[in-house]
Amino acid sequence: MQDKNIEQHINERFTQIQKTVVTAQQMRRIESRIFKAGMPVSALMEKVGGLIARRIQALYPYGDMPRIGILAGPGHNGGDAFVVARELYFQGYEIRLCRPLPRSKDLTEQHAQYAASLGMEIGQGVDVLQSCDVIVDGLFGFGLERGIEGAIADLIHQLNTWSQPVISIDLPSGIHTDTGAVLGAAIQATHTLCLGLWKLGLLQDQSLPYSGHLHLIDFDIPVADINAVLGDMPDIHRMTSVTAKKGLPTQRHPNTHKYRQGHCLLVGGSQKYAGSIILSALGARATGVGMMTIAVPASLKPLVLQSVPEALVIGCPETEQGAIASLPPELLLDSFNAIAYGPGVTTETNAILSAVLACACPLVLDADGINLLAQYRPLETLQARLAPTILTPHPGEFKRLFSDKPSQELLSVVRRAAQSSNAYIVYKGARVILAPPQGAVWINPDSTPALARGGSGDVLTGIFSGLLSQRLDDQATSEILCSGIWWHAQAGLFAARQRTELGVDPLTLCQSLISAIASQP
Ligand SMILES: NC(=O)C1=CN([C@@H]2O[C@H](COP(=O)(O)OP(=O)(O)OC[C@H]3O[C@@H](n4cnc5c(N)ncnc54)[C@H](O)[C@@H]3O)[C@@H](O)[C@H]2O)[C@@H](O)CC1
Ligand SMILES: [K+]
Repeated sequence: MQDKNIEQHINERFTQIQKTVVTAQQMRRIESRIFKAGMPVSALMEKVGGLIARRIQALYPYGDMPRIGILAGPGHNGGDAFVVARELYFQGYEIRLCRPLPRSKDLTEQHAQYAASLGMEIGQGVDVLQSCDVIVDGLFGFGLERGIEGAIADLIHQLNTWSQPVISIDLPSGIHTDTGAVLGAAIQATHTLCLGLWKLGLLQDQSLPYSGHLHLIDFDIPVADINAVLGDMPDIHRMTSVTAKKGLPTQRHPNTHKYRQGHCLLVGGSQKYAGSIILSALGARATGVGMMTIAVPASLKPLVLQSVPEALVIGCPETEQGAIASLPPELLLDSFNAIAYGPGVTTETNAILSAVLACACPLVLDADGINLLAQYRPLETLQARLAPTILTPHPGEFKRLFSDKPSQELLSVVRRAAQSSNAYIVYKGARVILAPPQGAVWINPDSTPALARGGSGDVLTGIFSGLLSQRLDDQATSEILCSGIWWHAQAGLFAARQRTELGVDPLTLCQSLISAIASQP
C-alpha cells in the first residue's frame, strides 16, 4: 500500500510538472522560495549540473564524442556550465571552455577557478571550441534581460555556422524566456535541456528554429512551491499525453450502440473545393462517432459517398458556382450532438451561416466558415449562443476575424479574442494554442512541420466534430479539444516517422490517426 502511494505520488507530480509552464518572473519566485526554505544555491546548482552532465553523457557518449566545448556566461547559467564541465572532465571527456565575459557572479567565479585549477583550457574567444565534437551552451539562461549585441552577438553568429551538435542549458542563449523571441542573436541548439519547469518561450513558435529537441531536466521542485506561485488555477498549461488521452473515447461502454456514440453533422464542400469535406469526414470517422451526416452541394453527393460509404450524405441545392445555396428543411440542426461548418464552402454565399449559428449544439467553424463570420456577422453574435462555439483559425484567418495582428504577445492576444467572442479559439500556428472563453490557455508542445499543408486543418475539424459528439456528461469542452489537437499532431508525427515529413498528405494523416493511438504506450 505504502509503495502504491509513493508510486501514485510520483506519477501525479510528474504529470503536474509536465503540464506546468512558467515565465522568468515565476521561475525566479519559485527559486527564491526554495532558497529561503534552506536549500543552498550552490547545492542546487551542483544537483542540476550533475543531472545535465548525465543527460549529455547519454546523448553523446565519450566513445563517440570525446571532446566537449563549453560556453560559459557570467550568471548561474554559466555556473551550471562550469559544473557540467567538471563532471564530464572526471568522466574522461576532453574539455575546452570559452568564457567571453570576464566578470561573473560569485558562485560562477568559484566554479571557473576550480575548473582552471584542474587544468582545463579556458579561453575568451570562441575559436577554442571549434575543434570540439559537441558544444554546450551555458551563456545565458532565464536571466537574459537585454538584447545581445557586439562581440557576444558575433560569437553567437560564428558558432551558428559550425556543424557540431549544440546542447543549450535551460534555453538557447538569446531566446526570451517568456515570448521565445530572439534578443539580438540566439544560439541554434540541437537539444535544449530545460531546467526544472518548462519555460513559456520554449513553447512558442518564434523559438522553434533555435530550440531543437526539448528535454525537461526535473530537479525536484516541490509542488507546494509551484502552487504557491502559480496558484490553483494557472493561466497557461502545456498539453501532455496523459491529459490528452483522458479525453479520447477509446474505451467504449460494453452496452453501447450507434446512437449513444454521438451524431455529428458536417456541412461543407463546393465545386471549387470538393475534397475538404471528405477529409473532415475521414477525421470524424477515426473518432468512432456513432453516426455521421454530411451536407454537401447535390452534385458532390456521389463523390462523398464513395469515400465515406457509412455516412448519411444529404445533397443540398447549390448556387451557380456550386456552393451550398440552402439546407434542406428536413435537416433538423437541433438533432445533432455537434456541427462543423466551413471546409470548402467558399465565401460565395452566407445563406447558411445564420442557421448553423442558431443551433443548440457545439459548433465548429473552420476555413471559409470563419471568413464568412468575419465578413457578415459581428462577433457579438457568438455571445448569444447557448452551446460552445469553436473557431479554428490559422494566423491569416485570425487576423481577418479579430483585426488583431498576432504579435510577440500572441498568447494574450488569442486569450483576449476568446474572452471577447465567447468562443474557444484553436489558433493553428506551428504549435497549436487553445484559448477557451474562460480559464487556462493550453499549448501543444509536440507537433511537426509535416502538418503544414492544405487539408490538415480539415482533418482537425472532423476530429473535433466526432469527439464533441461523443462528449461524456462531465467532460469539459477544453479537455475534448486538447485531446483532438494532441491526437492530430501525434498522427502527423507518427506518419512522418514512417514516411518522412514529405509523406504526410492529409489522407495519410487520416489513416495514421488510429495507428498513432494504437502505438501509444
Ligand atoms: N531557477 C533555478 O531554480 C535554477 C537556476 N539555475 C540556473 O540559473 C540560470 C539563471 O541564472 P541567472 O539569473 O544568473 O541568469 P543567467 O545565467 O541567464 O545570466 C544572467 C547574467 O547575464 C548578464 N546579462 C543579462 N543579459 C545580458 C546581455 N544581453 N549581455 C551581457 N550580459 C547579460 C546579467 O547581468 C547576469 O550577470 C538558469 O537559467 C539556470 O541555468 C540552476 O543553477 C539551478 C536552479
Ligand atoms: K543557455
